[in-house]
Amino acid sequence: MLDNFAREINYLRVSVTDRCNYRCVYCMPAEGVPMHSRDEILSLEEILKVIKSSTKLGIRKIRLTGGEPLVRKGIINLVQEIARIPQIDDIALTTNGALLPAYATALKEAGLKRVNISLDTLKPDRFRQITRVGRLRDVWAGIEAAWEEGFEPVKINTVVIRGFNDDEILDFVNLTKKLPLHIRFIELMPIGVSDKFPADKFFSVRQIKAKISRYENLEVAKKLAGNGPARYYKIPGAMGSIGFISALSDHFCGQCNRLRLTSEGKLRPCLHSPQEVDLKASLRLGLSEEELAEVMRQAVLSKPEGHTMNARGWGDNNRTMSQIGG
Ligand SMILES: Nc1nc2c(ncn2[C@@H]2O[C@H](COP(=O)(O)OP(=O)(O)OP(=O)(O)O)[C@@H](O)[C@H]2O)c(=O)[nH]1
Ligand SMILES: C[S@@+](CC[C@H](N)C(=O)[O-])C[C@H]1O[C@@H](n2cnc3c(N)ncnc32)[C@H](O)[C@@H]1O
Ligand code: SF4
Ligand code: SF4
Repeated sequence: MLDNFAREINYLRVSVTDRCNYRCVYCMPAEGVPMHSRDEILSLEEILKVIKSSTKLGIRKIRLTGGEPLVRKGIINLVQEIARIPQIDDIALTTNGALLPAYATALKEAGLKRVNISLDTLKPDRFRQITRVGRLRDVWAGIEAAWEEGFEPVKINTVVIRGFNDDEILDFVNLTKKLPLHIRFIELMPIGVSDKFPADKFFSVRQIKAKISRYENLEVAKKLAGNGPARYYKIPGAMGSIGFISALSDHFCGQCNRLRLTSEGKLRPCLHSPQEVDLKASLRLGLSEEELAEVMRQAVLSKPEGHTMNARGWGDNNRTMSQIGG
């Protein structure tokens, strides 16, 4: 359906859990975030009912995220059930990759189409620093598992933070020459813990491009499967491509196509706006799919025109990215 700004809303991002096996420094505090109890988060059946209802509004693409979606029990079953919904034509996962070696085959068999894997550094020590607990080799094994299962394209999400990994931009770019990897450089957003970061940690897409173009020519690449916010380029002759997600410096709110469902059942029309609609309450009152769709329709009509992160930071939000489903 169209929202009030004539944007076609067809993409639902579902946070299946607020839990995570990592503690990335820009996403979560060291001690993690207080976890919701089992009853507070939506059951898999409830998530499925919301997704089925959303197809009545025109949702065609589902992305499972979190927290870390692969730590949610029953995730394979959920993928299988979503893949059976005829109106859904794209089902994808955003993951830190560590559990992909264990789950890639089952995910493929269940009907998952694509995976986006987060990786901010190619250095093992740094990887431990940024994730606080992770091992780089586990994520590489996850990337290899995704290739082996034939997931295509395999996209990498790399948040660039000044003084932390901006010296690795060219190393990431070089990876795309010989590997079918699609590296997306993401601007750090002032969300949750990163709202408290000093302003000079921000590294803009313009600065990333300037760094790359000192050494490489970039040509516009054809659009990859998926309809997220990245704009893609490539080095002539390279196997992979390079995408840029300029969430702050050149935001893409004018083309926004998405809604979010948090793990505890709040429908969030915009990543940045604290406004949420309590679908869990509606679900537990026993609303039908049609009635739920009507509640969701009203939420779409209340979707803001765009974010105001530059001016307001994270404002009065009290959530971390892991809770919203980044
Ligand atoms: N500002 C803003 N940033 C977003 C939004 N959705 C995703 N992002 C950013 O884009 C990054 C990549 O998102 P992914 O989960 O990989 O999904 P995607 O890029 O939509 O996926 P594709 O379907 O593969 O294009 C996230 O980590 C966020 O940093 C959004 O609605 N608003
Ligand atoms: C919140 S994670 C959830 C899925 C999974 N755990 C993962 O790391 O891919 C989704 C994405 O959000 C990104 N992210 C988290 N905090 C962010 C921030 N403050 N600014 C920009 N991207 C952020 C992460 O790098 C990751 O690519
Ligand atoms: S970015 Fe993903 S892996 Fe890292 S702490 Fe957040 S949810 Fe976990
Ligand atoms: S910040 Fe809000 S309006 Fe902008 S792209 Fe993200 S969800 Fe859409």
